[in-house]
Amino acid sequence: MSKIGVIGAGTMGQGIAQAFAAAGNQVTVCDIKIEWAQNGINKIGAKLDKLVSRGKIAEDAANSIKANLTAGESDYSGLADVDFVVEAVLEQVKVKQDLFKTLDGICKDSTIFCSNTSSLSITEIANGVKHEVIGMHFFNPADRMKLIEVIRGGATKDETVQAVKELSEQIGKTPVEVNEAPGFVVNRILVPMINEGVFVLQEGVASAKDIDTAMKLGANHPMGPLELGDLIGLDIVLDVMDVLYNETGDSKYRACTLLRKMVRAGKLGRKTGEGFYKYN
Ligand SMILES: NC(=O)c1ccc[n+]([C@@H]2O[C@H](COP(=O)([O-])OP(=O)(O)OC[C@H]3O[C@@H](n4cnc5c(N)ncnc54)[C@H](O)[C@@H]3O)[C@@H](O)[C@H]2O)c1
Repeated sequence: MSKIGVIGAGTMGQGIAQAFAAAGNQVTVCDIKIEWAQNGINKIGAKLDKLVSRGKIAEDAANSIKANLTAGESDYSGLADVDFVVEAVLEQVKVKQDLFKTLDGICKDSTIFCSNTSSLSITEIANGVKHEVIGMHFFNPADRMKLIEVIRGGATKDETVQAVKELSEQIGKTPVEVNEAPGFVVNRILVPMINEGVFVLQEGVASAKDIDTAMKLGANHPMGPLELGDLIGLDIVLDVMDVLYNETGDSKYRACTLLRKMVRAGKLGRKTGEGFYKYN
């Protein structure tokens, strides 16, 4: 079992903390304020209570997951002896770099710093950081999705890759090793497909519902591209397209204008109540 620090108690941080705690690791969760970290832990607890009441998980198991979660002070003083830190804070290079530089002065020398970034360069995040830095890219919902993309930065050592692959397996996930590249593997393939679905809609080829039905029944996808875009968040879909386009300069990654218009109109999908579909 390892001691883990999870920084950022939002959507991803909660799922990541839960995944580590469920596998018996001791997890300290930090955020900008300790109350926010505690709030994230409370949300994990509420989710577990719901699973217990539906008979999906035993009460003992839920209690031991809860017992493995602690809220840490926002000065990260509780992370001095953790083996791994996984950050899931704002998707900005400077924020992640500054965080890791602060942790350089707090964590023991052997601590491995992992970033859950969906699109940023690990090499750039690691620039000026003394500890080993690597990408550990979870998928949403992180407590349930099985894949972890383990991303090497320019200076990542082989033994660091190995340690993070073993950690991924210890929590019941399947790691795939990925070299640094825009969008890594999953987002490089998945997000342009969603963008293409939006082009098909914009060109009037078919209705949103028929595009989704076509891909579900014709390609055996569990969700159609437009409903999946609504679930991920259309702002995130647009961000990934822009990263792919800006990093490569390749026009095949240009974002569909309808996607950009919807984001500008605040129609971001499920989280705002409207995207390609309406939600209550
Ligand atoms: N949402 C997804 O589907 C998804 C999937 C994979 C990876 N990611 C990546 O995970 C990261 C977090 O995404 P999210 O969706 O959980 O975001 P979120 O907005 O739900 O949560 C971010 C959390 O980080 C905290 N935070 C921000 N700056 C901080 C700082 N300097 N120090 C400590 N805490 C700070 C915020 O208070 C918030 O609680 C991003 O890098 C994102 O690209 C997101």
